[in-house]
Amino acid sequence: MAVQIAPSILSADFARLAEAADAVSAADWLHVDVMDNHFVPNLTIGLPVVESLLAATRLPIDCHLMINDPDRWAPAYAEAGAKSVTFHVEAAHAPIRLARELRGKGARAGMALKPATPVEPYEDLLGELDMLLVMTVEPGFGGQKFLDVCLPKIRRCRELIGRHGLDLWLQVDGGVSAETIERCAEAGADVFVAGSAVFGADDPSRVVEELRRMAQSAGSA
Ligand SMILES: O=C(CO)[C@@H](O)[C@H](O)COP(=O)(O)O
Repeated sequence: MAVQIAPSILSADFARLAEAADAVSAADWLHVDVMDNHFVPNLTIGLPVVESLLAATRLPIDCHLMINDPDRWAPAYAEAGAKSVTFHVEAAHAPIRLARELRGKGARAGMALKPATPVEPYEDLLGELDMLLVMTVEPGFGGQKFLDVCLPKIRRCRELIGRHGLDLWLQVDGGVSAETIERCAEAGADVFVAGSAVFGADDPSRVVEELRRMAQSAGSA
């Protein structure tokens, strides 16, 4: 399993985002949480900041859109150069059309599931996607406690991906840390978003490497 680590800048200093990106240059992705204060009860950043970040870092940007009406707003993130754009299925009007549009604009298409959203109704859509994101906290805020109740869903997603022979990354996001990453990897996740565990540390790069090592050994066990 190829493990990838995506530090979430939600836990970084928003006045120093370029420095935050530099501090995690050992990561595979820079995860950017876009929140609209409607789909989730928090407001973060939007396209202009993502455009500035794209110019300020060599890391590929993984945009997690926690917004209403992603059908309307998500394609612009792909056009701007985000290499991965993830929308929430609970908010999308036409997820297949949206995934195709994102791919058509050169981005990887991701689809996110809130903790209480099952994957089974979307089994037939999986072939349209490049990444499935299983939220392991309620979306909206960093620093929340990991929800163990989501582990069986990670396993089910991995089973479905295998059953259909798909080349689909399985991302987990929320409360991922040295205490929880091994359980996520054992359940089948291969892309790990971590915010407070990385940016709350004195040496974010060291934490990135440590999380990668832990996930690699747990995922291959
Ligand atoms: O999408 C979200 C929150 O909604 C996440 O990306 C958080 O930013 C992860 O932060 P930690 O739980 O790792 O502190």
